[in-house]
Amino acid sequence: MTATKGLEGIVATTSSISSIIDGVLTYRGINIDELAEKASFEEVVYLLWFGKLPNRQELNDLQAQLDQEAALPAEVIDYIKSLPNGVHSMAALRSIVSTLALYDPEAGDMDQASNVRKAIRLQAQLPTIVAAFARIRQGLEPLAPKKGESIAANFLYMLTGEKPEDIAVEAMNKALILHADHELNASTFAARVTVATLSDIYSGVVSAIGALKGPLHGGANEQVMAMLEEIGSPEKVQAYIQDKLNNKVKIMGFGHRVYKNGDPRAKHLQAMSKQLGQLTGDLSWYDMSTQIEELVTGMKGLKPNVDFYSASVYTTLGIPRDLFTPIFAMSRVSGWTAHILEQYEDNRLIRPRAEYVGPSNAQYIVLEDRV
Ligand SMILES: CC(=O)SCCNC(=O)CCNC(=O)[C@H](O)C(C)(C)COP(=O)(O)OP(=O)(O)OC[C@H]1O[C@@H](n2cnc3c(N)ncnc32)[C@H](O)[C@@H]1OP(=O)(O)O
Ligand SMILES: O=C([O-])CC(=O)C(=O)O
Repeated sequence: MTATKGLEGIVATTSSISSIIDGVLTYRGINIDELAEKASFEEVVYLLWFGKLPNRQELNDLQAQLDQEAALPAEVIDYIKSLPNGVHSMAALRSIVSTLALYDPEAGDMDQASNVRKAIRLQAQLPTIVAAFARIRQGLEPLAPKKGESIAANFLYMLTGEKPEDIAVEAMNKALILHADHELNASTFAARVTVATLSDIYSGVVSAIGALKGPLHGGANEQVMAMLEEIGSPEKVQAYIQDKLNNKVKIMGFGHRVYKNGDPRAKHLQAMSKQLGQLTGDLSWYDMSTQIEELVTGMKGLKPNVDFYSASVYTTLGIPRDLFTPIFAMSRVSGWTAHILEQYEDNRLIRPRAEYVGPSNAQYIVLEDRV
């Protein structure tokens, strides 16, 4: 038995949800470029869960179900209000989703129909949770979700209390589509490992949130913004990046386990970052980002991943940086739940082996004789 560090290149399951082949990302076989330009996030959610694009009636039905489920139980709002000040946003999200399960009478049911209902509930409620968390920590009352609004528009409304501009809704919709699923990424794998023990869907999503939180995965988007803020202005980019790379410090938002010639989602986020910067008259984050890209690609051959330009997009939309990873979760929950449903359909416990490299034939020494 020989271990492969980080399971690189190991094929751990079959899946018909998303594919990355020769650098092209598809959801259920449809190129992400096309979905990003033409679809609503709700259509993509339906596609991931049910394997086909919805017709008008199916989309209306999904919208009605999401509307029905988007509000949070009063006990969960009280729980959010009880969180300590300054708590990490992803730690909060992990705990809130875990708490949510306690108020879902179907939480432990394992039949397919109830799991689909819970997937809808989770998808509908995560944006409400993120917005409620953001408002409550500012001393504001959370806002109830509006019926008939898209997830993108409703989230921005619940966050700010104002009707968002069309361009902001368009950017959020596209960002949600681009983050929705990504084959067997770390958080999706964590979700599948958890539910493969026949644990429940909430446990799978809580595991996934824990995995997404880390800076090598979803947590990188917040770190990208922290870096941009630390650099501060375009003329400081070169010295900062050279120093980091010379000292072997990773530049967040670059590199990818699967894409070696670039992440196909980055160009969409880059274009949005530029467009939003032009509209607001502040291209500084965009300009710094393009400079960083030029340097990191030039010096290391590394390309930006999905997390890199999403940071300047969200900042230009006025979103605080510690909400970037929770927003990622709001989108990726569609993929997590699609994978959980797929795992249940043809389940087998996921239990790999470890190559043992510890001592052998070690002796037990009684406590009194130990040094
Ligand atoms: C949604 C997502 O999860 S996308 C990924 C988000 N994460 C990030 O942006 C964090 C920064 N990037 C990284 O840490 C990595 O590129 C990962 C985690 C994404 C992929 O990791 P792996 O496939 O394990 O590659 P690994 O970390 O082994 O890197 C290979 C080499 O490239 C270097 N490298 C990889 N990414 C970077 C980076 N962002 N900056 C500088 N060097 C890097 C490593 O230091 C390593 O160099 P070495 O061989 O000289 O030691
Ligand atoms: O696939 C991965 O390793 C990371 C990820 O989630 C993504 O890029 O969206």
